Amino acid sequence: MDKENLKRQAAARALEEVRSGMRLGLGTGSTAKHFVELLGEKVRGGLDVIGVPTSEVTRADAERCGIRLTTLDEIDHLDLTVDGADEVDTRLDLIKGGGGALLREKIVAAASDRMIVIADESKWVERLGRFPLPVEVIPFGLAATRRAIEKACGDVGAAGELKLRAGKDGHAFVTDGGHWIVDAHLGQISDAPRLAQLLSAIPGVVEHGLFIGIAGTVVLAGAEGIRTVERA
Ligand SMILES: O=C(CO)[C@H](O)[C@H](O)COP(=O)(O)O
Repeated sequence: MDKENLKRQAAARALEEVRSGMRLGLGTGSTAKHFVELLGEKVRGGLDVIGVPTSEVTRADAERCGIRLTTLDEIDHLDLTVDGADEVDTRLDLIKGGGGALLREKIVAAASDRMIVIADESKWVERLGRFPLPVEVIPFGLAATRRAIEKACGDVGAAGELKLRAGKDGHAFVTDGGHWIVDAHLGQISDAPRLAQLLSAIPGVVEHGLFIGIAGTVVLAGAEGIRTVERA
């Protein structure tokens, strides 16, 4: 079965957790897009939900699918967020931000009672870090921020190349929040919670793609079927 099919299966399983009246966080990326499309079908069939999108891309997808949208200024919390991930480890910690939406994704997930991650099995890893860790930064003082990121990574024994993410036009990729992204190619991160703390303490860092202790459930679709892993 191809990967898109697996992603859609994971999305369909997460949809089973959605009830009428729920306020939902809507993730970003190709897997989350399957969820938005399937949710749209249910909404057109009468399901009453309202969503907060985690990116402008997802906002456009959700609007096209007829899903009612709101903001975190209008409601105080969300019942459930469903989103993809770039890597998930055995503690259900994540690397996110491959699509550049990590800041809004983390704000929305943190405002939710529950986060379900949907992914194909290739995202499941023993240890985070093979996928380059996205770090969203303020353009001002970039060189100083890079040095601080380098030091933080080194302090947890996870040194590697830092690359400013480029957009399709060859210039720096700009996030929905108007920031840039530095991708840290670390190979492996032995202490992700500690690295998350160190990165959060750097003034030029807006947010990073380590989601520690946030996901409650992971739905993984693979050739053998679907498995659901709950946080211990
Ligand atoms: O964090 C993300 C976007 O910022 C995505 O959830 C992550 O990149 C996974 O995307 P995909 O489902 O396309 O593999």
